[in-house]
Amino acid sequence: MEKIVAKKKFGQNFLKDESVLQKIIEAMPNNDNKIVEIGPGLGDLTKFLVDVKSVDAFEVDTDLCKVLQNKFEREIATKQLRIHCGDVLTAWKSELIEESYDLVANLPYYIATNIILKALADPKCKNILVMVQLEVAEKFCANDGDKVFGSLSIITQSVGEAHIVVNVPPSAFEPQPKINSAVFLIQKKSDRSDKDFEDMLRVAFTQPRKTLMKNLSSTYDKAMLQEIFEKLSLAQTIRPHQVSTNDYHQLYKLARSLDGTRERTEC
Ligand SMILES: C[S@@+](CC[C@H](N)C(=O)[O-])C[C@H]1O[C@@H](n2cnc3c(N)ncnc32)[C@H](O)[C@@H]1O
Repeated sequence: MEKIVAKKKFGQNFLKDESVLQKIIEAMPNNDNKIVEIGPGLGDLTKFLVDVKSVDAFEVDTDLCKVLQNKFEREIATKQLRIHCGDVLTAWKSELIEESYDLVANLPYYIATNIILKALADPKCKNILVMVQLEVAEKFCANDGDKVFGSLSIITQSVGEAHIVVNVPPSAFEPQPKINSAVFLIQKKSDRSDKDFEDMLRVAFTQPRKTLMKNLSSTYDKAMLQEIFEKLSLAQTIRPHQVSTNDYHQLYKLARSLDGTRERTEC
């Protein structure tokens, strides 16, 4: 078979460290869900996954699709593995597959955040166990007060719980990336769905080092914000990363209801 050269444009860094592969398998939630793997690559993780579950794998690189079709001929024949060749983002409407699934993958880093946000919004996706760049994992898993707590952490905490499973050095991959990586797990309890809430978060974190009041007042009425901050006992000087997910939800609810009240009195 001809030698496969890793393609940078597809973010190809193949995970070769068996101890990390084993840790991913051990961290998989115990349930009857199917597995979706995005970017199976040379199939190093896939071979462990098909041993325990039925897998739908999405791979963009047609050369790798051929390698996988040869390597997993038996599993494809028994329907333990289905390979979807093409860009997963194009294939992904609101649901990626029809059955309930857990996403387990060593993700292509250049689209990792986008993929995770789509999985959080996909009602068929129940759990997310993925390898990404360490900084990205830390953002999804952060708690209020942490420096990197931001909209990704709040969106995640709004639908479930997240934690880092294992940190992974560049030496675990071939070719080695320049950055550190981490595997993390999100156990979903509901789906991400409120676009308006996420728009408010975007405004709240426009300038993370400024106060939350300053950021929000670029879009929302200042007098209304002052009333809400007082109701929630939030200091005017508080920074966006110091406010809890619960307080962001309260703030959003109050802003909607006060906005509505104002509109009604103005009519
Ligand atoms: C970091 S590698 C992981 C490979 C393999 N799972 C492993 O652990 O060794 C990312 C994989 O995602 C694939 N990929 C990149 N962009 C993709 C896309 N838009 N849709 C599906 N797969 C993609 C790459 O071709 C590559 O196989």
